[in-house]
Amino acid sequence: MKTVSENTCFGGTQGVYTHASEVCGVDMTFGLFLPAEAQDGPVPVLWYLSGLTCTHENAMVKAGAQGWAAEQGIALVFPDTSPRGEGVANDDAYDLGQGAGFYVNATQSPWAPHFRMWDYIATELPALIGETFAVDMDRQAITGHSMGGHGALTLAMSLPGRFRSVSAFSPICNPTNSDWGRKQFTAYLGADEAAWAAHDASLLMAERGFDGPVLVDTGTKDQFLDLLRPETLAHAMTARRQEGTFRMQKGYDHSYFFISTFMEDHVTFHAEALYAD
Ligand SMILES: N[C@@H](CCC(=O)N[C@@H](CS)C(=O)NCC(=O)O)C(=O)O
Repeated sequence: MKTVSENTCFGGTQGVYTHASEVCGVDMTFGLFLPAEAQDGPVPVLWYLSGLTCTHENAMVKAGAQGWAAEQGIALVFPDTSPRGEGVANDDAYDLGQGAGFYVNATQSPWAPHFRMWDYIATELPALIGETFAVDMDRQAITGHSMGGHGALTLAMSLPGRFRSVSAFSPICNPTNSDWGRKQFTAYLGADEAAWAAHDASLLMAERGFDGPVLVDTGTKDQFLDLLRPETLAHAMTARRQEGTFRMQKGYDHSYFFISTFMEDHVTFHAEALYAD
């Protein structure tokens, strides 16, 4: 692992690191915020999965999460959204290929060799972070935005016991019925829609739900509402009587101005779960 940068931030350290990813077959970059408390021992950790076109950097510099995480003594991980670089497949569209990994393991050509973001986030990166930094891997929570909200929700519901709480900002809620989903799942997973269901938050919510609290915020003026389909997740949560809060926030759009406005709520929500018992 190589340190790209480390900056003091809210009394802790905002780092950026690269490492050779075996899973993705390329070097991957991630951001990690460690609060001051990490100098004395392992701290709980909140994962933040980003959306389309993002690198590890967008949320790290625009979400305003570090101050709230420092108040709560919580670490933040900002992974990249896909493998990158020469020799890695790509597409001219912003919503496929590099910057658009959709948190799945691709099985189809030309994506399969490198696009393994599910295994990267579920297995490889947590192992690396757990063995390298003062982070308590028994106290993990996860959040994300848009494509990253989809990733956070699907990972949380598919890995019972891993995360104590899950939240999302303007998540893609029903990708199997959206152009933010159908196109990418066809490319990465193939035409057989049976393979897609494991990556649809609304279907997973209907089938199994989440064993812990859920918080979802979406703006009423989000320019991508028809692609996000928030109503499908709200319906699935209600139908199974899932513990959680689903909010449509008046006037907000899809941007980081929206995310940073509600970041305090989300970090506080996760802190409650991470420090319970
Ligand atoms: N580029 C796309 C939109 C992509 C987009 O809104 N990406 C969101 C996540 S889905 C984002 O976080 N963009 C980066 C940023 O705002 O920093 C378009 O213009 O339609």
